Amino acid sequence: MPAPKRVVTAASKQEAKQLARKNLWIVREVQIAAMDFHAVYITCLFSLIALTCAEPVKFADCGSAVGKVVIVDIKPCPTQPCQLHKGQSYAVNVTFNSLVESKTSTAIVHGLIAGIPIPFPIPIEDGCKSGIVCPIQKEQSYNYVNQLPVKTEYPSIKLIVEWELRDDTSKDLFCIKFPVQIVS
Ligand SMILES: CC(C)CCC[C@@H](C)[C@H]1CC[C@H]2[C@@H]3CC=C4C[C@@H](O)CC[C@]4(C)[C@H]3CC[C@]12C
Repeated sequence: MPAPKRVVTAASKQEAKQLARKNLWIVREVQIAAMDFHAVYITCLFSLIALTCAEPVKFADCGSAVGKVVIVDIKPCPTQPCQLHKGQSYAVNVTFNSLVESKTSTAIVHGLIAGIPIPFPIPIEDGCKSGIVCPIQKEQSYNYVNQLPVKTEYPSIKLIVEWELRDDTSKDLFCIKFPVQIVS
C-alpha cells in the first residue's frame, strides 16, 4: 500500500514555523533557568569554601628532627598573623611526613612571650587521639588535628605559639612556630 502523501500547504508551513519559534523560546527559558541555578550554585560553593576552608599559615620549623612538615592550616585565619578572638575556637591541622616508626606521639605547646617559653597544657596531649593512626610508620604522611578554645581570661597580647609532636624517644616529629594575636 502506498504511504499517504502529506499535503504541504501554506497554512501548515506557517504552523510549523510558529511551533519552531515556540520550541526555541522554551529552550531559551530552560537555558536561562539553568544559568540562574549555576550562578546560585557557584556563589554558594564559593561562600562555603571561604567560610570553612582552612588557610595555609606561614610558620617556622623549630627543628622537626624525625619528620618533615608539609603544611600548617589554622581554621579560621583569614589574615596573618592569626587573630584569635576570645570566646571562639580554633583548629590547627599539621600535615607532616614521618621519617621514623613510633608507637606513641605526644603534643607539647608553649607560648613564647618576649622570647620566654611558657608551657601551655592542652586537653588532648595524645597525638594518636588527634587524627594520627598509631603506630606511626616510616615515610608516611599524617594529619595532626587539634581544636582549642580561646578563653576570655587570656590577655590580649601578641605571642608566638610553638607546637611540637614528640615520638617514643622524645624527638620532634614536627616542631612549628607561628605568631598569633589574642583579641577581645
Ligand atoms: C591557632 C590555634 C589552634 C592555637 C590556639 C592555641 C592558643 C589558644 C594558646 C597557645 C599558647 C597559649 C598561651 C600560652 C601562654 C600564655 C601565658 C599565660 O600567662 C596566659 C595565657 C597564654 C597567653 C596562653 C593563651 C592561649 C594560647 C595563645
